[in-house]
Amino acid sequence: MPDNVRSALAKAEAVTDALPWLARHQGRTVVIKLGGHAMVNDDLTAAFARDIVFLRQVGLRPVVVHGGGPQINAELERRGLKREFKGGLRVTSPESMDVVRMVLAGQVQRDLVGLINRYSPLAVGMTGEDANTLTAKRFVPWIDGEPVDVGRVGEITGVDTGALHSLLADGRIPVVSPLARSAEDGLVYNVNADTVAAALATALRAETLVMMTDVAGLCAGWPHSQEVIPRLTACELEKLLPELSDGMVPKMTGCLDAVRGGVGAARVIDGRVPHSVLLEMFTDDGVGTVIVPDPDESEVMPIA
Ligand SMILES: Nc1ncnc2c1ncn2[C@@H]1O[C@H](COP(=O)(O)OP(=O)(O)O)[C@@H](O)[C@H]1O
Ligand SMILES: CC(=O)N[C@@H](CCC(=O)OP(=O)(O)O)C(=O)O
Repeated sequence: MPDNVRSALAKAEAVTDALPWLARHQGRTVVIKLGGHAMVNDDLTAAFARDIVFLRQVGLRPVVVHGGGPQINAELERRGLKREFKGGLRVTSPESMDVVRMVLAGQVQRDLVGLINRYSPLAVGMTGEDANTLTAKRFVPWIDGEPVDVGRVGEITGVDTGALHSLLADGRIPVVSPLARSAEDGLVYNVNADTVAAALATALRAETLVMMTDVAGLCAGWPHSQEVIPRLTACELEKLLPELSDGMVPKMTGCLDAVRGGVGAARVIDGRVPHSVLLEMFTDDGVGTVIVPDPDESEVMPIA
């Protein structure tokens, strides 16, 4: 068989194989978090933008939450400002908050909206501040049994999905920056993007939360081992949480909160693999780690 025919057949097969998945996901909301590390390669980010348009065009309702940790680090460095993380969260001074807001809302979000709109003019950028989509208060995490001051880092206190629902009903793709204003002190807070994605997925009753990052999934025995854990129930993840470090803390806490809050599944996938989001949604060969709700006890209880 000539190569061009073989290649055309493979494409036709891929499309028909996706049919049951397309039917299953019709009209469903999926919240996709694109980590800043997964955005450092322009070709990959462009492929992501195309995939998101594809999801929308085949009938899903994608909502994108973006990160920007490395991009914020670069700008802080350019300005000679310190960068520090505690428990996976950026210690955010009022000075660095200005940089965080400028980079997230003025740079990373704008670039992503522009890329998606190159394929189809559907993306609308917003931050959690818009229409009070997210409200927050100062977050004081407990690390090693002690409260730790991480500055202007926010904990989400409320989600108003009105603006997101309007955009989704209009066929748009919301692209959300992880910032939120406090109703108490009126200040804008830096919220971890994983936390925002989980809160939006829960409030929107999403079918799936997808966290795209720069590792193949949640690994057992990190950093010595890179062995990906393919599947965890919420209970299993809860037991693992105290052993996790760095960026995996907010990511996996978000996954746990989302599935406990009614989201069908949370997936951590490798954003460095082109089209990984399509592989995850439309094939059996999903790679990475999936977190599923605990089995309903009534389903596993023996009948008396
Ligand atoms: N158990 C683990 N499995 C995989 N990665 C881990 C683990 N613990 C910590 N990490 C670190 O978490 C990082 C991903 O989190 P983060 O840097 O916040 O990425 P993102 O920008 O995608 O949110 C990985 O690059 C890795 O260095
Ligand atoms: C409080 C906190 O840590 N906020 C993050 C917000 C951006 C983010 O979460 O970006 P990634 O997804 O690329 O890590 C930060 O300042 O880096």
